[in-house]
Amino acid sequence: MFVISNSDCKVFDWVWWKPKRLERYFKEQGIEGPSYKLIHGNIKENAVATKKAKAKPMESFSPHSIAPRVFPFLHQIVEKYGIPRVNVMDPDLVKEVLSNNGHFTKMKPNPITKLFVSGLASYNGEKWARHRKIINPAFHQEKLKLMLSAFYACSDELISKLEKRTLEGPCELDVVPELKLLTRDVISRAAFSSNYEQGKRIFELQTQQMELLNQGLQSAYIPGSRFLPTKGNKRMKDIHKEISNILRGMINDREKAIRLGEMHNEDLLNLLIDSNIKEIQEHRNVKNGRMSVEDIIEECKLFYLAGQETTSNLLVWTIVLLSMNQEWQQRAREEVLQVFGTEKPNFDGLTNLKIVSMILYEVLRLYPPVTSLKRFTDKPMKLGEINLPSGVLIGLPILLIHHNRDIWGEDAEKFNPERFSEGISKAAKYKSSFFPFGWGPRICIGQQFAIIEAKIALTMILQHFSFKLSSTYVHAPHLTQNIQPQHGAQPRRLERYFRKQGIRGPPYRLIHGNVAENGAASLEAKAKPMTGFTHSIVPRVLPFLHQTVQKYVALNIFHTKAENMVVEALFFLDKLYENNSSLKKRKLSIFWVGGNPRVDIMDPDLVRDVLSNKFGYFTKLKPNPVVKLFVTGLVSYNGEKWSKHRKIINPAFHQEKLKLMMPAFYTSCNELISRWDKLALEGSFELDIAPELQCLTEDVISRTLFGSNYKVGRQIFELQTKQQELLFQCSQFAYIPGSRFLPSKRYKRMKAIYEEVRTILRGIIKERENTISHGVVHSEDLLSILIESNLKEAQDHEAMKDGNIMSIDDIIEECKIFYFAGQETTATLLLWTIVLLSMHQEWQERAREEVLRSFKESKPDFDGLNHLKLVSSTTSSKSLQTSYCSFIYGNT
Ligand code: HEM
Repeated sequence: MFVISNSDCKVFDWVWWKPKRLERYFKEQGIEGPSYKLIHGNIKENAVATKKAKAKPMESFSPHSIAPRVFPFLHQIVEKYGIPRVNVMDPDLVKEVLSNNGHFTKMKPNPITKLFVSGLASYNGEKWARHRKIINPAFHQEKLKLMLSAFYACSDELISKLEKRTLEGPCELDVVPELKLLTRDVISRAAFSSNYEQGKRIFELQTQQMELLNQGLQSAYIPGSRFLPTKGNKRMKDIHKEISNILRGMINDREKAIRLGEMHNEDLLNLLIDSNIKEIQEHRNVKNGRMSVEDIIEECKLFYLAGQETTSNLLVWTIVLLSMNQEWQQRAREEVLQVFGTEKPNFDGLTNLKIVSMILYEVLRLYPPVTSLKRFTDKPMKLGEINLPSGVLIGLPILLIHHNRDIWGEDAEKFNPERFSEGISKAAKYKSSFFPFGWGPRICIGQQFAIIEAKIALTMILQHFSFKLSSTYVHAPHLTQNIQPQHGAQPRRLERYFRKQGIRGPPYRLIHGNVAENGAASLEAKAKPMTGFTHSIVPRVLPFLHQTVQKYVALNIFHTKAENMVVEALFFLDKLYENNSSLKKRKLSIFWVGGNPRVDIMDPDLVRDVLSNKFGYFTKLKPNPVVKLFVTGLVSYNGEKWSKHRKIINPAFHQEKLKLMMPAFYTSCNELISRWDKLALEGSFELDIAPELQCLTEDVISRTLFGSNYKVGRQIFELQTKQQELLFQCSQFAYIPGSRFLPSKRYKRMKAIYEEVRTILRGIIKERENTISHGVVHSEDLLSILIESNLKEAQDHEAMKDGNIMSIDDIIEECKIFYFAGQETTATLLLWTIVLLSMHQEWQERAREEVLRSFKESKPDFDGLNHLKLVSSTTSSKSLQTSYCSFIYGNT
C-alpha cells in the first residue's frame, strides 16, 4: 500500500498528471505532438535533434534554409503534426497573442535565471507597465541622437583596428569577436558613459554568469535545487552580489549628483534615474510609483543582455550575407558614399539609407537574433478557434515564420532585400509576418537603438573596406540566444531509441539504473574462488558486464555517469552507421548506470576510432564531485587543459629522465629483496606477495616522485589509500547530484582527508619551487622535473602568464594522479607476473636464465633492461587491471 502525502501529490501533479491532462485536452481538439515524457517533457528529444543538426555544417549556403538545422526538433514536429505544442505559425494569431493585453503573459523565469537577470523583459502586469513607462523616455529618438557620439566612437575604434590589420593588403579575419567587442563597447558607453570601464567589468561578470546559467539549465529545473550549496550556485550568487555592488555604487553617486544638479551625462543610466526621479515627483503620494535601486540594477543588466548579443548577431550575419552577395555589398556601398561621402555618418543621413535598411531587414528575416518568443496562458482562453486552458506554453517561432514559403513566396529561403523595397508591410503576403523585434506592447524597447548602431557600424565598414568570405568559412549557423537545455539523461526514451536500432540490454531501473545489479553480481562472483588454473577471468572480474554481453551479444552498450556522453554516443553510432552499414545488423545492448547507458565497444576497429577521437566526440567524462575529492589530474581533463598539462608533464617521462630515476627503482627493489633474503635464511617460506608488491610500487613512486621527501610521500599515500576505500564504498550507488552535501560521516571523512593531503603537498611544492627558483639543483625526481618544466613554460610564454602554466593546485592533483595511476597498476602487473610464473615454472626458469645471462649477479642497468626479451613478453601480455583502476579510467 502507498501513502501519498499532500506534497507528493503536488509533485506528482507537476511531473505527470498535469502534463498528461493537457495532452488529452489538446488531442480532443485535434492538436497532436510527441507524447510527454516524465519531468523533462521533450527537452531531450529537442536537444538530440539540435546536437545532431549542429554536428554537420550545411551542405550549401545558397538557399538559407537554416530552420532544419537551427530548430531541428521543432521543424520536425511542425512537419509531422502541423501545429505542435501550440506553436503558433499563423501570423494573425501571432499578432493576437502579442497584442493581447495581459492574458498571454511572460513565463515566470526559473529562479536560477533570476540570479542572472530579471528586469523589464520578464515582468508582467502592473510592474511591467510601470517600468516600461519609466524606461521608455530613455529610448526616445532625441535621446538616441545624443548617444550617437558613443556609437561613432566605438565604430571608429573598430575601423582603426581593421585599418592597421590591412596596411599590407587584404587580411583574413574572424569578424565574430570583433563585432561582439563593438556591440559590447557601444552598450557600455551608451549605458554608463563615464563609468564605462566599470561597465566592462560588469559585462565580464555577466558573461561568466551566462556560462554558469547555461550549465544550470542543462536539465529541467527541479524546484529547490538552487538552494543546494553547489559550487556553481555559490559562484552565481557571488557574481550576482559583485555586479549589484558595482551598480549600486554607480547609481547612488549618480542620484546624488543629479539631485544636486551637478552632472548631466546623457547615458542610459542617467536617463533612467532622471525619469525615475520625475515619476517620484509626479506621484509623490502613490506608493510603489518608482523603481528601487535594485530595480534599476536589474534594468541595467538587462540592457546588456538584451542589446549586446542580438545586435552583434545582426552585424555578423550582415557581413556574411554581403560577402555571399557581392552585388548587394556594392549597392550598399554606393548608397553610403552617395549619402555621406567619406564623412562621419549623421542622424538624418541614417534615416535616408534605403538599401542599407532593406539589407538589414532581410538579414533580420533570414537570421533573426531572437528565434522565438514564448508566452504563457494564465487563465483559460481562446486563441482563434483553439481553446486553451491556463498554464499552456505558447511558442511563436519567429525563425520558422520568417522562412515560410506560404508567407514569403517561393524565394523564402533566398537572400533578396528587394522584397523590402516598399517597406515592411508590403514585403510578405500577410502583415505581421516579420517581427524580429517582437510586436505589440512588448515590442523591443531597443529596436531603434539597435538599428542606428547597426547602420553606423555598417556605414563606416562600407566606407573603408570591401569584404568577401574566407576559403575556410564553414556555414554552420546555430542558436546562441535561446538557452537550450542540451543534456540530461532520459533513460526510458533512450532505451526506446536503442531498441529501435535492435540494441537491447537489462531494463533501466529508477535512479540507480543497473548499478545495484552490478554490485550484487560482483559480490557473488568474488565470494567463490575460481576452479582450476584457468585464465578466463572475465566472468569473475566483470561479472555483470560479462552476463550482459553474453545475453545481448556483440557490441555492448553500457554507459556511465555522463551527461553529454549520452548524446554523443548516439551521435557516434550514427556516424558509425554511416561508415559501416553492416554494423546496423549487429546487436547491441545497454547497461544503465544511474540514468545513463554505457556503451562497451568490443570491436577493435571501433575501439581505435574512439581512442583516436577522430570525430572529436569522445571526451573524458567529467569526474563526479566525489571522485574529485580523491583525484583529478591529467587523466580526467579534456581539451586545452589536458594538452597544456600533458605538454608540461611529458618531459618528466623522457627516457633520459627515466634513466636518472634508476637508483630510486633499484633502492626500492633492494629493500624488498633484503627482506625476502632474511625470511629465506631458514629455508623456503610462504608469503602473501600482494602487500609486498604493493609496498614496493608505493616505495618506487614515492622515491621517484618526491626524492628526498619520500617519507612524507608515504604518508600521503596512506591517506590516499583510505580515501580510495571510502570512494569505493560510495561507488556502490549511482551518484545523486547534491548527495555529497549531506553531512554523512563518510563524506566528512573524505573531505578531511582531501584537505590534509593538499596541505602536505602544498608544503612540499612551495618549498621546492623556492629552492628551484634560487638555483639549488635538486635531485632528479618527478616533482622537481615537473616544477622546472612548468617554470620553463612560464618563461616561454611570459606574455601570456597564467593561462599556460600549472597552478599549485594543478601540481597537487598531478602528484596525486601519479600515485594513483602508477602504483596500483604496476603492483598488479607484478603480482600477476609472479602468479603466472609460479603456475608456469618452465617460463620462470627461462626468464631466470635470461636475467642471469644479462646481469649475472650485478645490479640491472638501463641498457641491459632493454635486452630482456622473454621478460618483456611475459609481463606486458599478462597485465591486468583491478576494478579500482577502472573506477577512474573507465569511470564506472
Ligand atoms: C538586433 C537587435 C535586437 C533584436 C533582434 C531584439 C529583439 C527583441 C525581441 C524579439 C523582444 C521581444 C521579446 C518578447 O516579446 O518576448 C525584445 C525585447 C526587449 N529588448 Fe530587444 N532586441 C534587439 C536589441 C536590443 C537592444 C540594443 C536593447 C537595449 C539596449 C534591447 C532591449 C530590450 C528590452 C529591454 C526588451 C523587453 C521589452 C519588454 O518586455 O517590454 N534590445 N527584443
